[in-house]
Amino acid sequence: MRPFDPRLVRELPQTRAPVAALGLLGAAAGVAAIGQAFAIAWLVTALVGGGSLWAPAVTVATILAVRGILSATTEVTATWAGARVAGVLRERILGRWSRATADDRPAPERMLTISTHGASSVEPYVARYLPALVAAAVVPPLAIVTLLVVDWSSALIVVATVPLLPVFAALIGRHTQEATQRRWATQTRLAGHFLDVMRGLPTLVSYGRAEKQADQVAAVGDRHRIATVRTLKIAFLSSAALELLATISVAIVAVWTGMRLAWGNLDLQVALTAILLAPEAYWPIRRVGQEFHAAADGAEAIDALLADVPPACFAGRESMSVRDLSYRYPGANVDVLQGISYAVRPGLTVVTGPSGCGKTTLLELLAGLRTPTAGAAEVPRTHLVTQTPFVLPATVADNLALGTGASPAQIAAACAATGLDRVIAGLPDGTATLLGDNGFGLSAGQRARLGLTRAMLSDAAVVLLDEPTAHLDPASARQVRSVIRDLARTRPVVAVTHDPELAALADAQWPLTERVPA
Ligand SMILES: Nc1ncnc2c1ncn2[C@@H]1O[C@H](COP(=O)(O)OP(=O)(O)OP(=O)(O)O)[C@@H](O)[C@H]1O
Repeated sequence: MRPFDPRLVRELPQTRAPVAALGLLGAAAGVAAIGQAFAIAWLVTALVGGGSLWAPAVTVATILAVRGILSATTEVTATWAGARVAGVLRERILGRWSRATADDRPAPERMLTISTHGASSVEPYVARYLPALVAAAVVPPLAIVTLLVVDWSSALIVVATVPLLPVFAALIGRHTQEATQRRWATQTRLAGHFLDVMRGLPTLVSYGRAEKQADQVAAVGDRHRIATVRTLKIAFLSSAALELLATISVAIVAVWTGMRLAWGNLDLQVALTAILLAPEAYWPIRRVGQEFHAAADGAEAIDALLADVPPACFAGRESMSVRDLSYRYPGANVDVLQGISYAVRPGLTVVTGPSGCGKTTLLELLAGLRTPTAGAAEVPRTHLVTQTPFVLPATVADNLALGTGASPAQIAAACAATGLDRVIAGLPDGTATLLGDNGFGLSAGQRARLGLTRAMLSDAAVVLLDEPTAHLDPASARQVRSVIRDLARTRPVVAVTHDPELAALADAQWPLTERVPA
């Protein structure tokens, strides 16, 4: 882990102001800490020497107040900066993933870990570690230079011992990095396992295997707990080691100045200033060591969040055609589609072929969700209606407006065309009815109609439909076929189907044949 990842400010301009504000506040706090050492030494000397206490007391009080204000401002700024940077990173990664093709996106469990736990762990990195890092860069050199002017021999002790702290911190840091990476791997495994269990829960319950999964989740959770405790152990040990080293170093300065004071070789005010200044050279580095462990997770997350995810390449053409198009799923040893060439004409085109020949895969390639392994696809902006259209856990109205920005009048017209208006009339609160996760509250056929209505409302140049009449009763299927015909008069529609009646209505056929592995 690098102390500071410059990509953070280079690639995300929104993070520059928060990071600069923290830097300025850190530097100001450092100057105030040095001033405080001088003021306290002055006050104590005045107290011992019987001089006027008024001026030094006011100075100490003023500096303490300034430090208090600076520390409160830093706290507020750091919390704001942490939330801002984490939010910007989360927004950026979600945006990039949604624009990337399915092949270029990380595995779902990794996306889950990065966008939730990962983005949150950037907050302590920015809010606590970065201010500590700025203080460590500003305060120790300032303290040493001041000490050099005040008492050069004490400065020499500090110069000789201060480098031991970063050396120790770096040695311990190497272990921390390994432990953090191990913890991330177990966290991702835990998220992936949990996701799989949640997805398969209905099947597991129906086969009476749900209870068994609880033990498995507990076992994966245990591995994560052990990895976390191991990281914490290293954190506590390293803090203690750095603390000990800094304390011994300050003690050497104190003993040395104390001896010279006793021999009468040193003025009280100089000795006090030296003793008060010495810790200022160590504590910022010690604090970096303490915050490093919380920040290690954040640095790992920043790495993942800034990793290059290539955006999907949409050609932005008016017409749609493919040439010598081939596609092979990652890890598969045969192409699911090979050497396909076709030019889509206006009207309705149906893609037909036996189950498993790659029809859905072809639609995903046309929609730009996958990248061809070979050949070229020229595609305009498309709207894909999958076999299970995505439904937000929100109202029917929200679901219809999703990504289209259509007006209520346009929505009402589209609903009337697809017959969704009758479905809505039967819902308890009409278009204000709340739908559950995954379209809970709608039947498969009703959900298909919702997807089709959304396609009508979209302004995409081509509409892609995957099995639009599956799950529908004969009357509904008849109505949906007529809607698709109407839609195909406004723009090209490519529909994958096993429905002979829909195929009979098509203007063009795009037959696919099954590839038999050699
Ligand atoms: N994510 C995936 N990873 C690996 N192989 C996949 C993946 N999705 C589909 N396949 C395989 O690719 C082949 C084509 O699948 P596809 O879903 O495109 O077929 P299809 O023609 O649409 O089938 P159906 O008519 O039954 O819907 C199948 O053999 C399938 O097992």
